[in-house]
Amino acid sequence: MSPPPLHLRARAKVNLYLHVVGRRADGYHLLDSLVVFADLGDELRIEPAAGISLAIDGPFGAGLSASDDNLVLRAARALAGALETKGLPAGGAALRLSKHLPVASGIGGGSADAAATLMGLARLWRVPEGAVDLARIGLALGADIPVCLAQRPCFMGGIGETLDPVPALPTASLLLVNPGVAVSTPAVFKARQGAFSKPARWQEALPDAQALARRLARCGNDLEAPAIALEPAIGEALAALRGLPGLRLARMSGSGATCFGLFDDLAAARGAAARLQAAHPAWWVAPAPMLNHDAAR
Ligand SMILES: C[C@@](CO)(OP(=O)(O)O)[C@H](O)COP(=O)(O)OP(=O)(O)OC[C@H]1O[C@@H](n2ccc(N)nc2=O)[C@H](O)[C@@H]1O
Ligand SMILES: Nc1ncnc2c1ncn2[C@@H]1O[C@H](COP(=O)(O)OP(=O)(O)O)[C@@H](O)[C@H]1O
Repeated sequence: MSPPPLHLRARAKVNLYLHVVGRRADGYHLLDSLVVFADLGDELRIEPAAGISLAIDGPFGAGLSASDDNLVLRAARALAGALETKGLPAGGAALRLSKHLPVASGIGGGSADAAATLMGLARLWRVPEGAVDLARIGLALGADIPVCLAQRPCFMGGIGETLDPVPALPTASLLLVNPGVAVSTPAVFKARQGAFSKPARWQEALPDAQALARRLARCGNDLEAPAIALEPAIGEALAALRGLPGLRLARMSGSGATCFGLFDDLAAARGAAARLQAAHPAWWVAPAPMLNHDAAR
């Protein structure tokens, strides 16, 4: 009898701050970022099958094709290839991605999908613990994939491969807002101007959302200004967030265009979401708890 399908959630990644601290010889940028996950995301269903296949549905599914460049298929094939070189068996899998996160939007939906694929297939194919390095396979596909494999708050360094623990974070909620525009990550990095920033990580535990917001106000997202210059709608989303009751902090995530508001709790984020959605019916507006712990557990 074949095993039951696996269901994995590929959660949205949020860069609470993002400093660009240098650039490597190959053009990739060195980052210092606090990454957390929102408790919402894409859904991935994996079933045993003879070959590897992908089907896509969900509210943002139409914006994505199930072709060879899809990160789900690239991750599946990269894992199969890594197993093959070690003489380990890789099976097939029928993958179904329900796309709930806007594509190319600074919340790492594609990276989270790839990470979920690697974790799910390692389980389905019974890959022995430690036989392959999933983070290394992931990093070759995208700088955000190692942190999406970790699924816990991390101070992220290097180009995304260095993950350090974060002192206790408070209970808080996020309101994610995308004004319906996509910006290209390489174009935003290219548009960044000026000196590199210093790392901004801290060592103290933060008791509540207000303390977190105060701490975050001392850093920023170095990609926000270049992204707004490329796509002014991001500035409109930030201005709209800043007018909402209960907001502690508003900022862009990653290379945009998704922005987030930080709130004390889910009720406050939901109340703000209702007002924002009424004022901007075409925007993607999604309230969710901020996971301040390891989501993989
Ligand atoms: C900016 C961040 C912050 O978390 O988030 P997103 O905006 O993608 O969500 C990530 O570093 C993005 O990670 P990811 O989207 O996986 O990037 P990749 O596919 O590896 O790289 C896309 C392109 O972005 C630029 N890039 C990416 C990462 C990095 N540290 N330096 C870079 O300069 C490079 O031009 C690269 O060719
Ligand atoms: N399964 C996938 N989901 C989202 N994007 C994908 C996927 N596969 C490939 N991509 C491509 O990867 C790029 C990055 O997408 P995504 O991770 O959603 O955004 P970001 O890196 O801005 O957070 C997009 O250009 C998109 O076309």
